[in-house]
Amino acid sequence: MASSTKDVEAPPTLDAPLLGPAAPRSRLRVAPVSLSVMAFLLVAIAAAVLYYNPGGVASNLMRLRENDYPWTNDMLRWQRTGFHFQPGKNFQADPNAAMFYKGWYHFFYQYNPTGVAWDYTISWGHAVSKDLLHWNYLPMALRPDHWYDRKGVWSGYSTLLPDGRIVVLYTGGTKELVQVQNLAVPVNLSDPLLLEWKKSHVNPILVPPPGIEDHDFRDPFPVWYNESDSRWHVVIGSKDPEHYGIVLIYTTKDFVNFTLLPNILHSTKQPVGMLECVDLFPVATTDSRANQALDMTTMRPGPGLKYVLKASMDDERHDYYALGSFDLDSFTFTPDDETIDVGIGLRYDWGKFYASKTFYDQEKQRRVLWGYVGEVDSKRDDALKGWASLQNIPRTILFDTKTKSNLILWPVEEVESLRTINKNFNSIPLYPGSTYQLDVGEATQLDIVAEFEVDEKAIEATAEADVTYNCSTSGGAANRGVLGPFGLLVLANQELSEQTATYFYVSRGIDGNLRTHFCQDELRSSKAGAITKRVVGSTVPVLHGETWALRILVDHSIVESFAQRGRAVATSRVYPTEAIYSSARVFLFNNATDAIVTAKTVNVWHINSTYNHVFPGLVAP
Ligand SMILES: OC[C@H]1O[C@@](CO)(OC[C@@]2(O[C@H]3O[C@H](CO)[C@@H](O)[C@H](O)[C@H]3O)O[C@H](CO)[C@@H](O)[C@@H]2O)[C@@H](O)[C@@H]1O
Repeated sequence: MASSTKDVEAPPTLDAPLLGPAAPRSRLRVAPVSLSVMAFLLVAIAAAVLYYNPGGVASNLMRLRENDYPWTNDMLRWQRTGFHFQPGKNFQADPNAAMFYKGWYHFFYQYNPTGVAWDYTISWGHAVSKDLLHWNYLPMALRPDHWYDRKGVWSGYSTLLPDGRIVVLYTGGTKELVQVQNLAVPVNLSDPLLLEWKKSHVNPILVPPPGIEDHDFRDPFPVWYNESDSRWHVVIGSKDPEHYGIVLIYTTKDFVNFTLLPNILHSTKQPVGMLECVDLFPVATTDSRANQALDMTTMRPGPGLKYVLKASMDDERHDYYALGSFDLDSFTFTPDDETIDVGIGLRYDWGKFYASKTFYDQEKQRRVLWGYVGEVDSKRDDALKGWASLQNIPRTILFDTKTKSNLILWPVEEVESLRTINKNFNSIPLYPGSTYQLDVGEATQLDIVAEFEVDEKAIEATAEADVTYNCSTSGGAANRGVLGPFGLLVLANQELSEQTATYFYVSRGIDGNLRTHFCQDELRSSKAGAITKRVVGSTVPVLHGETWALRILVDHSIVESFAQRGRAVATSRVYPTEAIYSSARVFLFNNATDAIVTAKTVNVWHINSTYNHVFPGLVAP
C-alpha cells in the first residue's frame, strides 16, 4: 500500500474522468434547435411512443409534458427484470403470504389484474416455485367478490396449522371502506398447488373494535400458538387517537370466534401513525443457534433469543424494525432501546422497500423476508410499460451476533445458482478522484461482491472529518470528503453521465471514532425527468479489522445493495436511458480527496434469467 496520499498520482491505466457535478434533473438530450423543430420532434416522438406502447394501455393520445421522456419500446422493455419476481403485467404490491407446502414455495401478493396502479380491484395473486427464484404464475387466489371485500382483498397472512390445515386471514375493504378481517381456506389440501380457495360463510370474522377508526384496522397476522390451551394469538396493526402506532391482539381457537385482549402488543414511543403489515418473530442471539431461523408460532421466549417487531409506517412508507424482548404472559413486546423503537430507528432497507413480511421456511429452517419495491417513475411511464412494482430477491434474516445491534439481511443462497460467467479482480489501487472500469461485458444482470481497504496512514492522519455527514442530505457520490466516497458505479454509461453509485463514506467524529456511511446515489441514475431520484443510506457498523464490503445485485431497473455482509441494505429503482443493454458498464471509484482505497477483491458474476411463466396448462391473469 502506498505510504502517502499526497505525492501519488493516478497511473495512466486508470480511467480519467472524475465524478463531476450532479447532472441536471431532467433534460431531453437535444442540441439547441428552433422551437418549431423541437415541437415537430416532440409530436413525432409521442406518436412513436404510442405506436410502440408495449402495455397497450394508452389508447388516448397522450401529450408529452415538459418532463416526459420519449421512451422507446426497447428502452421500456429493458426495464423488465431478469431474475426478480414480477407478474406478466399490471400492478403488484405487498407480499401477502409465503409458505412451503408439498414441495412448492407458494407466494401470494397484492395484485391488480386490471391496471398499473392500486385500485379497488386489488386481489391476491399467486405463484409457486421450487427455489424461490423460478416462478410459475397461477390463477389468482382471492378476488374482491363479496360485500365484505368489495373494495379489495387487502393484505394478510397464511398459516400452516399444527394439524396440517391452512388458514388465510386477510383484510377486506367493504363497500363503505370499513376495514374488516376475513377468513379463507384452500378447497383441497391434497392439491400441492392450492389452486382453489373458499371464503368463510361467517365473514367478516372481525370488525373494528370500539375506539378504533374504520380505516385503521388491517393486515392480520396469526403470530403465536399456545399448545396448552390450543389458542392462536392474532395481531392487527392500528393507531390510537394521539397518532401512536398500536398493535391489537386477538385470541382464537377456530379462526371464527375471536376475543380481543385488553392489553396491546406494543404502542410506539413516538406518534408515528398507522402500523401496516406488522410482523413479529424471534432471532437467536448466540452463534450456536444463529443459523437456525426460529418459528415464531412454536418458539417460547427464553435465553438465547431476541424478538423483532417490524411495522410498515403508513405515514412515511418505510419498514422499520426494533429488537427487543417478548413476554408471553402479558403478550407484550418491549424494545431494548426506546430511542430506536419501531418507526424511529432501524430499517430493513434504506431505499425503496415496503410492506414486507417474513415467513418461516421449515424446509430449510430459515426465516425469509420479502418486500415490494415500487416505482419512482410517473404513472404515465408505468402505463407505457404495462406493469408496476417488483418484489425484492428474498432475503434471509439473522441476528448479527458480532455487533449485537442489528439484523443481517442477505439474498437467499439460491441466487448463487443463477451465477454464470465470473470475472475476478484483485488489489486494484484507486487513487483519489479516480474511476476504474471493470471489463465484464454487458452489465445489466449482475451479482457483485467487493471488498475495499482504506489507506491506514490516511485514516490516522485524519483528526476530524465530516462529523455531520448524512447520505440523504449530502450531494451524493460527487460530494468529496477526506475518506470517501468510494465504491461502485453500476448501470453507468461510458461517459459516466448516467450512473447509480453505491459507496462508503468514512467520517471521523469529535470522539475520535470512525463512522462509516453506506449510501446509494440515484441522482444521476437516469437522464429522464419525472423520476424521483434521491441519495439513500445510513451508517453501518464496520468492526475493527474488517474490510469495507459491498454486495450488489443489479437487475435492469432494480439495484439491491448490501453493506458489511447484510448489516445495512439499500434498494433503488432506476431507469437509465443510455446505460442499457450492451452500453451498461460497471466502474470502481474513489472520490475521496486524501485517501488511496484498494479494491482488495471484486467478483462479478453474470446472473441468468429465471424466465418466469404461467404454470403449464393453467391460465394466469
Ligand atoms: O393493498 C392494501 C394493502 O396495502 C397496504 C400496505 O401497502 O396499504 C396500502 C394502502 O393504500 C395505499 O397503498 C397503495 C400501494 O400499496 C397506494 O397505491 C394507494 O394509493 C394507497 O392508498 O391501502 C389502503 C387503502 O387505500 C390504505 O389505507 C393504505 O395506505 C396494507 O396495509 C393494505 O392491506
